[in-house]
Amino acid sequence: MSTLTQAGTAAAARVVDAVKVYGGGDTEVRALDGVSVDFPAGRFTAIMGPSGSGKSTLMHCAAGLDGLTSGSALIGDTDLSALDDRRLTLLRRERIGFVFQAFNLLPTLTVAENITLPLDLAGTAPDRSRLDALIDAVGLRDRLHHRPGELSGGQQQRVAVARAFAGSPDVVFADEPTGNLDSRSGEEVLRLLGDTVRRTGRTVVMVTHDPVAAAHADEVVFLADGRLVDRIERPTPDVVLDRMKSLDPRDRRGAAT
Ligand SMILES: Nc1ncnc2c1ncn2[C@@H]1O[C@H](COP(=O)(O)OP(=O)(O)OP(=O)(O)O)[C@@H](O)[C@H]1O
Repeated sequence: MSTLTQAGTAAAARVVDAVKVYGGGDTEVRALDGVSVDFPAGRFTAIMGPSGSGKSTLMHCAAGLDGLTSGSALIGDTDLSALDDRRLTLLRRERIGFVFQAFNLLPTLTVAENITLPLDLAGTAPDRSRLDALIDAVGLRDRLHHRPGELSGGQQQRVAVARAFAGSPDVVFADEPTGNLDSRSGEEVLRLLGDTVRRTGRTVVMVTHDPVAAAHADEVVFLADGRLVDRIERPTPDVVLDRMKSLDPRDRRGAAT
């Protein structure tokens, strides 16, 4: 059982009694083993835990990229399991933004075209002033007509962040967004995510291995063996690192000998 919820705050996304089983028989893996967790609206939440604890699985299921074996995943009040493939695709397009470790920009499109891609796909006219503010926030005004291949990794990830927020999604899911960046570029991307949440009231959920990255969030939720084991508000790198050490099986073995 792992039910830790944030009383009194609306959830932008949540999973309830989430179970995800991969494979069967001898090779069965319970990647999520009864997780209930909410991601409060207007906040930046990090998901941490040892390797294999279920972080990516939780994020993919919460974002409707993968289905749960049992339990439910909701965006706002919409239960994703009630949607057919077409509606799920539309919901992901209109209400969710994604930032991936590998940037996933389209190489043939310019920076400007990559940023407005979600709006173009949805057939929505961009709100020029909001888009302008976003371009200024990510510091890419002088690169708008470049292709991704002409940008540094940090710049490409800032384009990906702008793209993720361009359609005013209910929630942006970021999967190891600093995993391919040096620490300075990573810091810029994390500050950008945090500032965007605080400035615009948007919601970000980020999977990370890095306690310094997690400390940019308002709150960190911890998984271990497919279960939710803790959540810490106003995290610092040291507090997150200590909690991670207590969860990592290698550290637990070390402490026992
Ligand atoms: N497609 C899959 N098929 C079978 N098992 C899977 C699959 N995806 C994940 N798993 C297993 O589910 C468990 C949780 O994996 P998951 O990738 O969610 O963990 P994680 O915490 O994100 O790990 P890491 O930090 O190493 O990326 C692991 O034991 C993993 O091997």
